Amino acid sequence: MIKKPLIHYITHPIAMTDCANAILAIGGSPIMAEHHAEVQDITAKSSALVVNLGNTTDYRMQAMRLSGQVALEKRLPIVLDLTGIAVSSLRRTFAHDFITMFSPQLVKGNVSEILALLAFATQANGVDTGDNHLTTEQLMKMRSFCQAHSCILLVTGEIDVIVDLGRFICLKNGSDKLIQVTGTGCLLSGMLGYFLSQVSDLETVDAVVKAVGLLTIASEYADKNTAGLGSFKASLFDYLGNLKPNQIKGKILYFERQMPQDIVRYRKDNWHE
Ligand SMILES: Nc1ncnc2c1ncn2[C@@H]1O[C@H](COP(=O)(O)OP(=O)(O)OP(=O)(O)O)[C@@H](O)[C@H]1O
Ligand SMILES: Cc1ncsc1CCO
Repeated sequence: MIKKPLIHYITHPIAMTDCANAILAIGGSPIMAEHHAEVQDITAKSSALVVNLGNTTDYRMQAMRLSGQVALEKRLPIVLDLTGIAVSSLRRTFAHDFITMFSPQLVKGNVSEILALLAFATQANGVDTGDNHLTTEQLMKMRSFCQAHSCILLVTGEIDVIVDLGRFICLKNGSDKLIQVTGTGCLLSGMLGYFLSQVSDLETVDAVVKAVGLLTIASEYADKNTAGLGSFKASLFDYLGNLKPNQIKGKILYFERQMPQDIVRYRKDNWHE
């Protein structure tokens, strides 16, 4: 385990400060560098690379390619956050190329973003999901994608789904205030980079469960203790920094199956919206 791992996160300005603060709160050291003359050196010194397609620019996409190459060579964990790809063919093309070239361990998006990656039609509303339910066919296609690219998919939403080569895991914690504050998904990606930097490849799924569990359980505590969105956000950071593993253990609402139809049923039975 690396003390204060350096997490190189190439991302957009909308949520950059929150992402850095979330990484700090959980014990990492964030760096958001994107200058082409320095990103390779910085990635080489880092313990994980996270790239996020929100509000993208040509400059930032090229920084991601330069860093992706170094991360691949150094076998660092890479997280790709698909922010906005459901409404942008530019981002979709970039995401596919990035996955082919640099083999990220983890590809993350909301339901609309993951469906768009797999060429399904979506009801996306900009960076927000417009889709909630998943079909057996869609889940099967996610599994095939993981097999083809040796990656894990994280589909966020009221019920998060982790897809790997042989199983599906649903995580049901969270607060609906998480979608009323912008950038909580982006902040989760930074946390995922931190948790992946702490484990070997074989433990990637456990690290994803821990990261999602920490954010969503922190959001439940914050929701209980606050009335509005401003104080919710402040409280969320308090809990991210202060929650101890034993306050999370036993609270994660976890459901694992191999068959996609079991996941479709579970999501239908447990969906609140
Ligand atoms: N309706 C909901 N109820 C409870 N938790 C939710 C809900 N929707 C999302 N979450 C949680 O919020 C976090 C962010 O997921 P979301 O799907 O909003 O990401 P996103 O669309 O990428 O976010 P952003 O664009 O704000 O970065 C996840 O941890 C997820 O578990
Ligand atoms: C990138 C971006 N664009 C609008 S809001 C936002 C941050 C959450 O995705």
